[in-house]
Amino acid sequence: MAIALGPNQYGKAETRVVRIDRDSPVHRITDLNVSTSLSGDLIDTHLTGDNAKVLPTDTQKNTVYAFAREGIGEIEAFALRLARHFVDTQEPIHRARIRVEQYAWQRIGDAPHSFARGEAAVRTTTVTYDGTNTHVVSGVEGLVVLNSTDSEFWGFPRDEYTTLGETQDRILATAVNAHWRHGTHSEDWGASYAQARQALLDAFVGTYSYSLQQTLYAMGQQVLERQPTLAEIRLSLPNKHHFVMDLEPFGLTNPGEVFHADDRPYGLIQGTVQRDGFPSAEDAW
Ligand SMILES: O=c1[nH]c(=O)c2[nH]c(=O)[nH]c2[nH]1
Repeated sequence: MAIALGPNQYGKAETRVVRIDRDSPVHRITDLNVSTSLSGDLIDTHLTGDNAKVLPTDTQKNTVYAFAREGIGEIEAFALRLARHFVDTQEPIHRARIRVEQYAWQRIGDAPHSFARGEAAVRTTTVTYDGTNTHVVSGVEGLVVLNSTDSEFWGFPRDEYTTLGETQDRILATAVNAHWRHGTHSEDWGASYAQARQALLDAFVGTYSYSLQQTLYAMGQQVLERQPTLAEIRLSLPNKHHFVMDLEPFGLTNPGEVFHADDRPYGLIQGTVQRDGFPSAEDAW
């Protein structure tokens, strides 16, 4: 039976780069975690250890810092520059995938150069370029939201292992992980991100929910409806269960006021919402 090298890629994971824009006394901060991943004609290094075609991961890391020196801007634009650089300057490299996470900082009041870490949610992008095709995926991870009512869950099948009670009023909480694929490669990336994030939140607020699955679809639909240039969105929603505590042993009632927030196990609800007419692009992810 023949044995052969299968799909492979390599790069520098999690290069942490912080840039301060200090062209005015009011500084701006960009805080990123950048991962590069290259693939192409790399059989020699795997089979014989000949590294003639292997741009070192150390060089890839240095490139991230050197490009940051020229300015970062929106993470999608930064990732596009990096992806094009690696493929267009290294003949053996046929595809680059650049993933960027951006951590939020907020100015403290009007202070010109003082910042506090912002919301825990992380803005992300994954850009893939193969010399011809470009894919841009933007996203948000860890956007924690909670509705304290307007959520029910009932009507599900029961078998000999089912103990879950039906409920007409529960807490619905999740950490939104959502990634959406752009149909174009030049957008106002910042405005697009803000609009998508707001659409996710508006749909979460505005949906009277009979299941987290229903809320997932509503969120995806809202994002695509507001931005016609988006092709699809993939959502992964952990169901952050909140169980009503039984206070009867203490002679107390509990009309949906005191909950136990359970961290595991958790339901994990995942799904894609897509727009007809855009070709699918598994490479983008
Ligand atoms: O919104 C929900 N969807 C489920 O599929 C599910 N399963 C479960 O036990 N609780 C819930 N809640």
